[in-house]
Amino acid sequence: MTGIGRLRFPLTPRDARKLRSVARPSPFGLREQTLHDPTVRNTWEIAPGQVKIATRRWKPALARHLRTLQAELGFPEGCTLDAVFDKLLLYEPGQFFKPHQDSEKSDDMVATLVVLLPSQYSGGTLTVEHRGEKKTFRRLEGQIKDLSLLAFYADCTHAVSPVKSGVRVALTYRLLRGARSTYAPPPPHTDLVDQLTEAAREHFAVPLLSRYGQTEPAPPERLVHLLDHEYTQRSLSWDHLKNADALRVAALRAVAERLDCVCFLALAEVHELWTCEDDHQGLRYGYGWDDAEDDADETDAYTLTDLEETDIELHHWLDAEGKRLEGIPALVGPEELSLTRPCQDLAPFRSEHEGYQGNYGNTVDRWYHRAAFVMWPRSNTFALKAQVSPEWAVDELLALPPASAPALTSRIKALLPRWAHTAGAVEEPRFFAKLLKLSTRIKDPAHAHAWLHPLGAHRLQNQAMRRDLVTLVDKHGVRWAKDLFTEWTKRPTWDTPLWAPGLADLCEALCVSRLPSCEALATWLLDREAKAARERCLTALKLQQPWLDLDGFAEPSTHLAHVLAAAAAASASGCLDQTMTFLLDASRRLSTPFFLHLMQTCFARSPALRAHLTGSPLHRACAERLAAVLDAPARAPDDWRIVHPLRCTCTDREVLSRFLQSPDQDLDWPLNKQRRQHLHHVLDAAKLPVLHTTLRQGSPQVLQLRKDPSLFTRERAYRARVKALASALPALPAR
Ligand SMILES: O=C(O)CCC(=O)C(=O)O
Ligand SMILES: [Fe+2]
Repeated sequence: MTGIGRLRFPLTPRDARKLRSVARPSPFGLREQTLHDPTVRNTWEIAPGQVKIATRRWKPALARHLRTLQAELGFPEGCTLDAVFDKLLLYEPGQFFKPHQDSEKSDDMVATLVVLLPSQYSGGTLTVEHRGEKKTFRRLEGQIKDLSLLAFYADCTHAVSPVKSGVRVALTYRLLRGARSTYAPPPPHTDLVDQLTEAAREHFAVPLLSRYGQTEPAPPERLVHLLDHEYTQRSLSWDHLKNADALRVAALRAVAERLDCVCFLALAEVHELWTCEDDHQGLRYGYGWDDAEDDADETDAYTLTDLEETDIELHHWLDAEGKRLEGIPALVGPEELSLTRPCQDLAPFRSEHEGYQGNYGNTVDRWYHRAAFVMWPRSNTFALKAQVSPEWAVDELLALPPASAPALTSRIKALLPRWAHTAGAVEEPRFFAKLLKLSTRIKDPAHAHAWLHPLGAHRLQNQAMRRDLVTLVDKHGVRWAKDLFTEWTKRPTWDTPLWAPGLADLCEALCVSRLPSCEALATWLLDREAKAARERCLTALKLQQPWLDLDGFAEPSTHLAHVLAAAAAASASGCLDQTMTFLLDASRRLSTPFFLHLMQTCFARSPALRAHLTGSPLHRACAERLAAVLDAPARAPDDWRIVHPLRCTCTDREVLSRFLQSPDQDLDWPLNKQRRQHLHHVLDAAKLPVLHTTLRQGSPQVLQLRKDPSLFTRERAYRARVKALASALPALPAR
């Protein structure tokens, strides 16, 4: 030993002290970092360069032991192990090493070897966890002169409990797959491959309806098998799979070959959410030293109860040649998953325990690094990539030569089960133009319908798209088109844009084609939308109309204008007449601002509609309304009267109306809470220039109404707008 000379064993307390004088406190390797944390690791360490071992005798002895270890660890014949000396560790009383995994410093590292040198000590037991099983290796009384060798797989969690007396001295070695290893897993048994093939065939054949965003039952696209051991980006490769993983993957690769599947290795990031019960005494999860009086373990103690949620993400894909692959969906669905070793048996790399949270109970989040063998029928690659990039998929399909219709059909069919979700997530308008273009090449009407489903009527935004639509209607007929538009106009979410603005252009394109099916569709669309717009107007009429607010009912009036414009574009005189009649009929009930807004929008909507409306009875009605506003004398500066119809039917309406129409500016009105609230609501809805507050005094409290001077400014602004509107309207032709 550099600095102190030769050591004899069993180690004497004097030599132990000397050893300690040349040692340094151990750092602790946590994945990529090296930390000094005496609460995790508290030992003395001596670097390999300072230690010289009597190689002549030790080398053959170690080689013999390595052969035994190789067999015991389950490495097959032909797979030799090399031991690389790592360090010498010295544990004095109280020193320990908390549960950890050794960082795999090279891809070839398969296990750790601990050689315990002869010395007297108690405590310091080594606990190793593998596949949910824990083994404790204790120093026995008579072992003072023994050399003990302990080896465990590199991904095992292990720990050393505090030494109680004496000193514990250990040499640690990294066990590597030997450079001369000729090991290749034996060819898998035919019976096994037969059985697995059947299971995989069934997996890829049975349609399920279980996936997010899926609209029709389809078999899982992939089979994802989680491996037993843990791997890092560096250590994951086809040639370096550990033990059982190597055998299993060899069998699965044989299956993949038989079923014409492609196969991959990938890293799997697993997150689990468990409910748990906190342990207050007794039962504990996690590591506790076997000796009860030793309480060095301060981790949370809990018992897992139910697995509530699992999400698995795959990344770092390697194809069968070991090349990187991208563009495959990362999330693994439960229907794709297979595993032999549950995560519970592994050590999570991160875990978060939420103690008692009132109603929520206790939960633990756990994250694991795992790896997976993934396979899928070669023909599924397209559908899988399309899930990540539907834009790419549509471009690929458009690039197919027109002669390859069967290829197009089969690829489109593969995309359909999830298409509504996949394509529905795209925003880009150009994507939808391509989608529509491609649909003209689809023969089957049902496929074409499902393919176009995500588009939505509001996206028919340019001439080329409308022309494609004409082609489709001609090909599949009006019935098909009506079904499509019924779906397209459903507005899946509240923020889906309205499609009525595009109706006029669409009707025009349909009618210009002169195809009977297209004309029939235009008529149907128009009548349907006209009805919807009328209903919307009737609904608005039932509501309290705002005072002198030209934009108060902009939505229903704009909708009606779109419909009238579409009817004009399609020269649909029936629809035009019907809508005009409806409006004239309703005009008595429409407040002047509403009516004027409607006319303004209609005249501005399109030249064709303007031409239709000029001189119409509607135009005359509008001119009368304008004149009525403009001819009325301006409000006198002390005139506080407000005339405005109130929609409500409550008993207080009378009093309120009387106050509004009176020259009075104020009203203090004791009212119970319910009636006060109702009146607040009525005044707000009517947008009246009246301040309304509650004086929190007396019983009942007092509703205070105060007419506001904005009465005068708002009225002036309104008259100015009406004036501008009058000059923008075409002159009424002389009768
Ligand atoms: O001292 C031991 O037995 C184990 C040491 C160890 O786990 C390590 O060095 O990583
Ligand atoms: Fe270790």
